[in-house]
Amino acid sequence: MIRAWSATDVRAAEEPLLAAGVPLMERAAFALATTVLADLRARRRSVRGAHVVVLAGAGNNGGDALHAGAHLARRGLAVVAVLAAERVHDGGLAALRAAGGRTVDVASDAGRVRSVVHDVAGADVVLDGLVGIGACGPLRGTGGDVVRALVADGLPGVPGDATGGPADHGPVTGRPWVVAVDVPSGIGVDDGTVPGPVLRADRTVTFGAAKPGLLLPPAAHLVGDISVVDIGLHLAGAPAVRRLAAEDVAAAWPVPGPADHKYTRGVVGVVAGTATYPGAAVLATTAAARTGAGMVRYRGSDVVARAVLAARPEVVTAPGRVQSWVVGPGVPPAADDADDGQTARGRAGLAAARGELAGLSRGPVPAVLDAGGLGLVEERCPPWFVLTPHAGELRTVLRRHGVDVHRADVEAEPLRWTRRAHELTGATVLLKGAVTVVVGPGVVYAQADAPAWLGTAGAGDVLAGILGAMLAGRAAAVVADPALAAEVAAAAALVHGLAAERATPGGPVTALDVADAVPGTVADLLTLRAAP
Ligand SMILES: NC(=O)C1=CN([C@@H]2O[C@H](COP(=O)(O)OP(=O)(O)OC[C@H]3O[C@@H](n4cnc5c(N)ncnc54)[C@H](O)[C@@H]3O)[C@@H](O)[C@H]2O)[C@@H](O)CC1
Ligand SMILES: [K+]
Repeated sequence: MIRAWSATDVRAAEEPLLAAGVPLMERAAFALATTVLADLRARRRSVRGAHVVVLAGAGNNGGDALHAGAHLARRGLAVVAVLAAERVHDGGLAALRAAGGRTVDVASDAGRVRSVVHDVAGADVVLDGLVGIGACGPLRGTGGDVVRALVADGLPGVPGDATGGPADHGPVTGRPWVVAVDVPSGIGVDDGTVPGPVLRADRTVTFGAAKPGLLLPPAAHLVGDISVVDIGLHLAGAPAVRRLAAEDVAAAWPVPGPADHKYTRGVVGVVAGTATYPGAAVLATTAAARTGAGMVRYRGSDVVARAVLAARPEVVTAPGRVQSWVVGPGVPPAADDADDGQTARGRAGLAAARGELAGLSRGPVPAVLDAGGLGLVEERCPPWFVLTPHAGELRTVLRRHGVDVHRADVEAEPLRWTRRAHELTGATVLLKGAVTVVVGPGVVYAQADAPAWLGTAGAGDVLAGILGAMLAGRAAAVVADPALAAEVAAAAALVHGLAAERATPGGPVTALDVADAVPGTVADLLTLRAAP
C-alpha cells in the first residue's frame, strides 16, 4: 500500500528531527541524486557527461534540487541550475557552484527563459525543484513562466493558461527525462488539483512519505513513477490517502476452505438491465460470477433474465437470500424517462430496482448502487452502500442534494466532490475515472490500475459485478466496519484494472473480455499471498 500524508503532517514529522539537527535535506538530496543516476544508467550507457538542468525555486525544494545537482556534478555530469527566484537556497547554491555546476539566473532577467528552453532541449535530465510542499496556489512568477515556455516547446505538461486538465502528449522522442523533486511543482499537494502550469514528470522522488496530490487525480496523471524515500520521518495517525497494492488485495481475498459453500462465499443479487440495455445485466452477472460469488441471483424482467441465462446458466432467477446487491447497471436514470416504448421498459427496470432497494435499505445488506440505481439514493444511506458514479453522475447525485456543480468542477476537484457526496449521502462513494477515487467514513483511496483501453462501454457494469461479489464475500465484516466498504471498493477497482490489463493485447479490450479475465487475475493475485 502507498500511504500519503498531508503537507502539514509531513512538516510536523520533520520538525523534531530538524530541531535535533538531523540532516534531512542531505538525505533527501543524496537519495534524489542516486535515483537520477539509476534512471540515467537505465536509459544510456554512461552517466558521465550527461546533461542535467536543475530548475530551482526559492525554498527548500530548490535546496534539495541544488544539492542533488551538486552530487551529480561531482559524478561528472554537466549540471546547469536555472535560478527561478531572486534568492535560492544558499547552501544548495554554494554546493552546486563548488562542484562545478553552472547557473542561469532567470529571475533577474526574464529574457533568459528562451535560453532555458534551449538548455532543456539538449538535456538528458531535468530536475523540477521549483516548489514542493510549501507551494500555495498555481505556480507563479518566473517558475511559472519557465514551465509554460517548456510545455509550449513540447515537453509534456499543463500550460496552465487553458481550462483543460493535464494533457498527455505521449512520448516525445529525444526529450529529457523529467524528475520531480518531492512533487511536480504547482500541483495541489493535498488535493491533487492542477490549478496552473505543471511539468509532467517521468518520476517523482518524494521524501518521508507520499503526498496526497501524487495519488489523486488530476495531478496523479503528472507524477510518473513514484519513489518514496525514507528520510527517517515518523508519521503517526491515519494517512490522508491510500492506494492499495496487489499484495494488499491478495492478503484480504477470502479463499474458500473445505467448509465453505455458496452461502458462506456470498450470494450476489443483481437488479440490472432493461429490455433496452439487457447487456448490462449479462456483464454484471458474469463479472459477479467470475469474481467468485457463491451464487448470482438475477432479479429483473423476464426478457432480460432470458438473456442473462443464455449467457450464464449458473445464474438463479428465483427470489431468496442475498448477501449483497448490485442495483442499477443498464437501468436508465429516472430523469431519462420518456414516452416511447423502450424507455417504458426502462421504467419497469427502475421500478424493479426501486422495489429491491426499498427492501434492502431496511436490512444490513451491502449494496452497489450504479447508473440508474444512483437515482434511488434519496435518504441517508449506510456506509455499506457503495455509490459508483462517473463524474457526470456524481454531479447529478450532488445536484439532487442541492449542491450546484458542473461536471467540469467534479473533474477539476474529484476528491472534494466525492467527499461531499459521501458527507451528504452517508454512503461510500467510488468515483470512476482513469484514477478511481473512493471516499468512506474517515478513509480515502485512489487507485490507478487500469489501462486507458478500459474506458469502454460496459466496463462500469463489470466493475459493479466485481464489487458486488467482493462485498458479498465479506458482507458481515463490511457491515461491522464502516470503513471496510471503501477498502473493498478500492480493491474491486484494482481487480477491474488488473483484469483489463490482463485482457488487453496492448490494444482495444471489451467489457466481456475484462469480466472473463477476472478468474485468472484473482489466481495471479493469490500467488502473491505470503506462505502461511
Ligand atoms: N524542511 C526540510 O529540511 C526538508 C524539506 N524538504 C524539502 O523542502 C520542501 C518544502 O520546502 P519549503 O517549505 O521551503 O517550501 P517550497 O520549497 O516548497 O516552496 C516555498 C517557496 O516557494 C514560494 N512559493 C509558494 N507557492 C508558490 C507558487 N504557487 N508559485 C511560486 N512560488 C511559490 C514561496 O514564496 C517560498 O519561497 C519539500 O517539498 C521538500 O522538497 C526536504 O528536503 C526534506 C527536509
Ligand atoms: K518540485
